[in-house]
Amino acid sequence: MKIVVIGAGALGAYFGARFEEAGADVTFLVRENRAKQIQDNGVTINSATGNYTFNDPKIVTDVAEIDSVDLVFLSVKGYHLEGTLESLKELKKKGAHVLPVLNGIEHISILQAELGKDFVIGGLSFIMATLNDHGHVEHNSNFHQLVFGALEPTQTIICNQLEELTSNANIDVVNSKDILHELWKKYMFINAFSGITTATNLAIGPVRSNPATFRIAEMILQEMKYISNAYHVHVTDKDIEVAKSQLMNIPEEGTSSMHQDRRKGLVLELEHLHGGAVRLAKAKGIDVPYLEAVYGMIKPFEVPDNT
Ligand SMILES: NC(=O)C1=CN([C@@H]2O[C@H](COP(=O)(O)OP(=O)(O)OC[C@H]3O[C@@H](n4cnc5c(N)ncnc54)[C@H](OP(=O)(O)O)[C@@H]3O)[C@@H](O)[C@H]2O)C=CC1
Ligand SMILES: CC(C)(CO)C(=O)C(=O)O
Repeated sequence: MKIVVIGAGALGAYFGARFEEAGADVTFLVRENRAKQIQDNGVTINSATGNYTFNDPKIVTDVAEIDSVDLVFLSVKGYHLEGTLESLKELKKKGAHVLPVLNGIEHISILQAELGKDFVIGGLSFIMATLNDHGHVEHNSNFHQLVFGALEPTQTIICNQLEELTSNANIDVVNSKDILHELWKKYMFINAFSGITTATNLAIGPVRSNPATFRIAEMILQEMKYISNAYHVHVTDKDIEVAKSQLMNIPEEGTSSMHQDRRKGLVLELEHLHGGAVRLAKAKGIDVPYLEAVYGMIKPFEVPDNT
C-alpha cells in the first residue's frame, strides 16, 4: 500500500514508521523545516513497545513529486488543516483516500465538503507521543492504538486493505464498524480531559482530588453527549461512565497534550476542540455552560500560529 503522511509530527512520524516497518511504501509530505530535520536526523521511534528507525525515509515538500497514492494519513493539528487542503485535492486526483487522525470532529465535515464524502475515512488514535529536539518520536505510553473505519460504504475496501497491512504492525488496530460513534467518544473524552487540565493548569491527580473540580469534567462529558445526540450519534450514559473511569485511571501526574502545550507556551488546538463543540452546540440550540466556561478560561493562553 502506498501511504503519504501529511504532518510528520509525533503521530505522523510514529504511525508512518510503523506502517513502513509493516511493509508499506511510505512518503512524508512535509514543510521545509521538518524536511531539513528529517534529512539530518532521520525518523526514529523511541518506545517501550519497540524502538524503530526508518532508514532513508522518502520525503517530499511538493505534492507534484508524488505519482500515485492509496492512502493519506493526515496528522496535522486542527489549526493547520486548511493549509493541507490544496495538497489533499491533488492527492485525491492521484488515487488517495484520506484518513485524518486529528482529535475533534469539525475537520471531518470540512474535508468532506472539500474532497467529497467518499474520500474521507474516519480515524483517531490513542497514544501519548511527542517529538524530541532531534525530531525523533518519544512514545510515552504503553498504548498505541489506531482506530479507523468506513464513513461511507465505498471505503470498506481501503479500510480492509489497511487492516490487512497493519495486522502484523507493531501497533494496535481497530477497523471499526461504527467509527462515527468512536470519533464522538474520543471527542467527548478529550474535551473533558484537555479542558479541565488546561483550564486549571493541573494534572489529573489534583483535579480528581477536588470533587468540585472533577465535576466540571463530568459535566463536559454530559454536554458532549447532548451535542453528539443532536447530531444523531448515540453516545450513551454508559459511554460517559467508561470515559469517567478512564479519567479515574490516568496516573496522578498524567495530563493532556493541550495542557502540555499550554505549559510550553505553544499554539493550542482550542478553537478546533472546545471552540468546535461550542459552535456545534449553538447550531442546534443546546446550552453548554461548562464547555463555554472552560473555553473562555483557556482562551487567554492561546498564542498565534506563525508557521
Ligand atoms: N501527540 C499525541 O500523543 C496525540 C495527538 N493527537 C492528535 O493528533 C493530531 C496531530 O498531533 P501531533 O502529532 O501531536 O502534532 P505535531 O505538532 O507533533 O505534528 C503536526 C505536524 O504537522 C505538520 N504540518 C502542519 N502543516 C503542514 C502542512 N501544510 N504540510 C505538511 N505538514 C504540516 C507540522 O510540521 P512543521 O514542523 O512544518 O510545523 C508538524 O510536524 C492533533 O489533532 C492531536 O490532537 C491525538 C492523540 C494523541
Ligand atoms: C488523551 C490522549 C493522550 C489520548 O491519545 C490525547 O489524545 C491527548 O492528550 O491529546
